[in-house]
Amino acid sequence: MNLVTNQTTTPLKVAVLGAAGRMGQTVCAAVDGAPDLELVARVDAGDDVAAVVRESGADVAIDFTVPSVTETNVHAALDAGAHVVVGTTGWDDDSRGRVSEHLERLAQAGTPRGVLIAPNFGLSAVLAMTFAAKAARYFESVEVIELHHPDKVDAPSGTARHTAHAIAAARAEAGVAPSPDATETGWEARGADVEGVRVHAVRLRGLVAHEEILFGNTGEQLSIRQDSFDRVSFMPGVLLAVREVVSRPGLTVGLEKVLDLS
Ligand SMILES: NC(=O)C1=CN([C@@H]2O[C@H](COP(=O)(O)OP(=O)(O)OC[C@H]3O[C@@H](n4cnc5c(N)ncnc54)[C@H](OP(=O)(O)O)[C@@H]3O)[C@@H](O)[C@H]2O)C=CC1
Ligand SMILES: O=C(O)C1=N[C@H](C(=O)O)C[C@H](O)C1
Repeated sequence: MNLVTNQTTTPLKVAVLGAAGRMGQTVCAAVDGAPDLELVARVDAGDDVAAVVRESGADVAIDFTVPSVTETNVHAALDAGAHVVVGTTGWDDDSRGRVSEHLERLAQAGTPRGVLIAPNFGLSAVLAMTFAAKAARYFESVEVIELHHPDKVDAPSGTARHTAHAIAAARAEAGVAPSPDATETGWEARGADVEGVRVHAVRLRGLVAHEEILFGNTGEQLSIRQDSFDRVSFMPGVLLAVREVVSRPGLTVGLEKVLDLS
């Protein structure tokens, strides 16, 4: 029998850190437009993150700030009782490890919380990374090109690092040799070395966020390309992460985990 009830769910309360930024403004609008979410705080540079998050009663804090402050913000939001969704770049094994330890302490204290860090919330980017990881073992050569707006402060992009990491792991597991490269001079023109994968960063007015992964064998090539033309492309992933993180204690890295792609 199909039982229909009048039960209504309480909206999740959300605080946005970096609210005045390019992503922050788009995220605030997306949260505002979601019937199951309530925007309770906009946090900007100079604000006391822990105090604002605590006083707002936020269930989830979303961080789109800058690499130099994002880890501090996550610890502050956790101390204020919130789960956290992070889109900001700049994370490494050490900073992720410290967040995992913080989450472990909260779990042991009986107040488990979740943190979900994703270098890219765009579906096209998540799928491109997934397909690239699958293809990685079958090609002799691989290079990554990321292309972004010129106001971006970090290079290579977090997405490109995540992509290169997944490709490198897949190639290592399959025992694939390093990409052939006879370069003797002019190494500065060959891009960054991310775990053995060459990554090239383009900065161009008019771009938003784009990535191309190039694979080569003798006589054939595979190009995987994704384009975010507008920051609204990240919003379904951000909202999905907000709804998921409250029931995912501990640290989750990558939206592919939530989408069951990995
Ligand atoms: N995961 C994903 O899908 C995506 C990730 N990103 C990443 O998100 C981050 C933000 O990008 P974007 O919005 O373009 O950058 P912006 O520079 O436009 O926004 C960052 C905002 O954070 C503010 N800020 C700085 N310090 C603090 C602080 N301590 N507390 C709160 N706010 C602070 C800045 O304020 P002020 O300017 O006054 O310093 C600014 O308003 C980047 O790391 C980017 O790579 C971007 C797009 C998608
Ligand atoms: O700064 C940006 O714009 C973006 N940053 C993220 C990254 O560094 O990968 C995600 C997306 O590429 C947009």
